[in-house]
Amino acid sequence: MARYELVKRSVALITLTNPPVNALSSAVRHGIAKTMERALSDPKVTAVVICGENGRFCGGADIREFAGPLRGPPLVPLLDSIEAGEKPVVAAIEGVALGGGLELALFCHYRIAHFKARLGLPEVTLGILPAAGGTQRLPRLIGIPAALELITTGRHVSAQEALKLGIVDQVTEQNACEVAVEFALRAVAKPLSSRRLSSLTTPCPPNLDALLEAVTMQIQKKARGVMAPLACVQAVRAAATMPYSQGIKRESELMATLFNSGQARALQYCFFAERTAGKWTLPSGAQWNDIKPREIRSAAVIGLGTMGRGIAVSLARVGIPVIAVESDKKLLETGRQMVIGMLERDAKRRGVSASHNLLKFTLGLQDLKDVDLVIEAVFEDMALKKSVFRELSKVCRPATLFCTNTSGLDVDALAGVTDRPQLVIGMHFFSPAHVMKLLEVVCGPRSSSEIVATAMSLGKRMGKVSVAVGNCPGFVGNRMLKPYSDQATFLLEEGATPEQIDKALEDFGFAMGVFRMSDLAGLDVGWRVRKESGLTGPDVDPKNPPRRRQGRKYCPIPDMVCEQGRFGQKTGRGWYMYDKPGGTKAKPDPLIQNLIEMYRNRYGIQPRNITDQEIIERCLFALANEGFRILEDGIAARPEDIDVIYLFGYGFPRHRGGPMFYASMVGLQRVLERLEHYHQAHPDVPHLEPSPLLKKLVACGSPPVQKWREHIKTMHSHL
Ligand SMILES: C/C=C(\C)C(=O)SCCNC(=O)CCNC(=O)[C@H](O)C(C)(C)COP(=O)(O)OP(=O)(O)OC[C@H]1O[C@@H](n2cnc3c(N)ncnc32)[C@H](O)[C@@H]1OP(=O)(O)O
Repeated sequence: MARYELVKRSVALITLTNPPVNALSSAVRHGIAKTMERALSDPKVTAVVICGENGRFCGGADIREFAGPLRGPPLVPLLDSIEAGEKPVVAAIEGVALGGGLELALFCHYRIAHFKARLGLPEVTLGILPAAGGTQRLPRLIGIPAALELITTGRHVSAQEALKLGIVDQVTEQNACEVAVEFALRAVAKPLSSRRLSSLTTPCPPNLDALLEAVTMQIQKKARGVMAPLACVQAVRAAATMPYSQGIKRESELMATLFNSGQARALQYCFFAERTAGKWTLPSGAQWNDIKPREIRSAAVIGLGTMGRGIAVSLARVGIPVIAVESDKKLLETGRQMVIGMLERDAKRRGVSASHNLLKFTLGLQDLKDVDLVIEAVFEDMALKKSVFRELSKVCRPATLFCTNTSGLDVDALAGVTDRPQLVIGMHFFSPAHVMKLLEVVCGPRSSSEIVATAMSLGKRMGKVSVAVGNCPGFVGNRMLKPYSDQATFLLEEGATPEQIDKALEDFGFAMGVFRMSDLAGLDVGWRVRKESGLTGPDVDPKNPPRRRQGRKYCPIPDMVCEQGRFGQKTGRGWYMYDKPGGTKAKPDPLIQNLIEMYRNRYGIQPRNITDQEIIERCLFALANEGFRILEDGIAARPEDIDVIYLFGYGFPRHRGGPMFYASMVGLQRVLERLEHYHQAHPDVPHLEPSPLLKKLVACGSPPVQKWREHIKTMHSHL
């Protein structure tokens, strides 16, 4: 796990060998201890270089080991011996030096980085802090303000920025190990005392308290309820106010409070869930690592509305030539200007030049005859989409792949009107499509494994977190949203206000509560869907009892809001009022309060006091309950996939892990009991009836979320 070689007759070269990222597992820590001891005790050795195999220095502590008891040598005493030695030790950083990897380098006396390397202390993103001395050593090296920013955000820096900040001593375009060996030889005669960070005093700004206070407030505003960044601030304060040995103690006390917290478990779960989601499997046995995706050399986007524009930008900025199609000249020109503007702003932000030459704009579908892949992004209307696909079947070559950007329509019904149903798939982008990271890849029953592989790989190329899901109304994300938002509106009827419900959800950690989110998305979209499904509008049978539709409870308040022309932020009025159409600052609106009160009076509903606990339980347990149904229906393959969809597409707080992980943290038994309780009180709300899978998991002793799959594998899969 650490290889030892003698090079240039007097330099010990220690190579960490733990692919893929040379994480500091117990075996690697053993390896470092053994090889360092050998290097320090061998009189032939005058200097040491530490590097990582396969061009990657080190990705930090082995996160998988966090779940079990500590085995092998603890990191800090091991690293202390590197710094204390009398022989210069140089870190040769290629690829990444992250977390414990950078901390290892900070115990070395010198650091050489390859120009493509990235460095950082991302522990905060895992709900912990850099507890291998990072919070005490980085401030001593680069000062409090810069260290505070890196430690509290977990941001990675380039080698060039690391040089400017003073984290590394040299950046090279050559082989970093070879450069480090030469550097080490030159360092042999030089004194080491000033290179031992533990012996330095932290350079302290005069306004320390004000700075720490400002950063704390910023964190509290941006990451409400998240513990780790606040603990990082306290640890950095210790670096400024305590001697090194006491600071290290403080660092480790703070780490102890974080390490076993639910937040750390949730954030570490998210790290692995994100990676698990990319590893799709189909019922046929086809899976991510054995199906070759097609190479996409050209693409087309049909429809230059909000979604189409974002998709065109996402494709062009990763170098894919795009033909963009609109149905009339005016729309085409508006779309063209918007796409080019977006591309330019995006390129400016990333410091690269905009790729205009990759874009062509046309009115005619016949221009698409040779493209490798088409993404249809016209209005969410089945008849319109079908007519586009019929046309495409006539003009495109037989091998062209067809994708539909839909948020919930039947992908298989669209495939059915084409001449190539096996080459049709759904790509559900989230708005704005060039910003939002989530992509639901919707596999129809006839979608071939090749098109699944291609859509997943294209998503990755566009920088998306792609999740393969099955085909059902709303797929995963929007299907689960319904029970969640239904509960919110039922709570309105029963006595809550939109702002009370939103506040409870925002205190839980959502970026936006359900009503503020609906105002942002536009209330008319859901209204149209409800009209089309016969839930509201002129097609509703007048004999239908009020507040009941299709045999279950129905709350018409959202329809009443829309009937007043209140469609959310875009009209300046929705569940809240805004200062102008397009405004974003939501204020409670007395008209909405009146509307709800009149409604309650009309139906004789006595409002009651509703607690935040009830809001959270009803909204989130109903959400997770639908997640269990989705798993048993085979629409998502794993709970991790559902959680990733909610983290990246719906603003679910990452430190809660996602709806399924949250349910497991609350305890499946408790979730079951609460759902039973609420279902008893509302027997006409089927979404509150505990799903059979939830009951089964509880009966099996509530296994951890990673094991749920073993209990669902016999069921039918739509993937
Ligand atoms: C106290 C705490 C201390 C001292 C710490 O060090 S905590 C750990 C801090 N380090 C990190 O947070 C880095 C985490 N890793 C990454 O950010 C990325 O993996 C990477 C930038 C190092 C590489 O990215 P990429 O090339 O895209 O590869 P993947 O992310 O897909 O990773 C490849 C597989 O390696 C597994 N992995 C990565 N880092 C670790 C780690 N630190 N411990 C254990 N396993 C790690 C990752 O899960 C992938 O494995 P599979 O999921 O594919 O099996």
